[in-house]
Amino acid sequence: MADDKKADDKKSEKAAKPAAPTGEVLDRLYATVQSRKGGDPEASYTAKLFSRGTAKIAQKVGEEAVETVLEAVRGDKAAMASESADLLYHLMVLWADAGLEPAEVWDRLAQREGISGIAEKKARKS
Ligand SMILES: N=c1c2ncn([C@@H]3O[C@H](COP(=O)(O)OP(=O)(O)OP(=O)(O)O)[C@@H](O)[C@H]3O)c2ncn1[C@@H]1O[C@H](COP(=O)(O)O)[C@@H](O)[C@H]1O
Repeated sequence: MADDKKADDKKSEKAAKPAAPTGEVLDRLYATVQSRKGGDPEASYTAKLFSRGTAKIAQKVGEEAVETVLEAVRGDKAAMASESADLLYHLMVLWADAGLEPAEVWDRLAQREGISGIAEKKARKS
């Protein structure tokens, strides 16, 4: 029974995948990450990360960020894409661990659309 459910979950994760991935992949990834909470650390890397706690998850985000910027400086675009994916995945785990929904971050980004970063910084100073 439990195995049937797992197989169904895997099928629906795959079925939702569009031909050409877009940013929506992040929402699906977050849902998958959430579903691993309280899961078996032997069967799921995400469940293992949750079981290791906030400090370990935060450390992984830091490591993946450093690996991403190192590839950027080296100029290896393919490696940078892989490291960026690792970074976004671990960031999603950090958000889920903190109870932060991606929609809150998408909202912040949407609010900033059309506002120059330079103008915003000047407004902060005055
Ligand atoms: N996107 C990812 C993803 N990106 C990277 N990783 C894993 O992140 C790990 C990073 O490896 P590292 O060597 O840096 O880390 P480590 O050796 O495990 O950790 P430490 O040595 O630092 O303790 C690898 O095991 C990668 O497989 C990911 N694991 C899972 N996902 C997604 O999460 C879903 C659920 O995965 P599970 O939770 O494993 O079922 C998957 O279907 C994917 O969509």
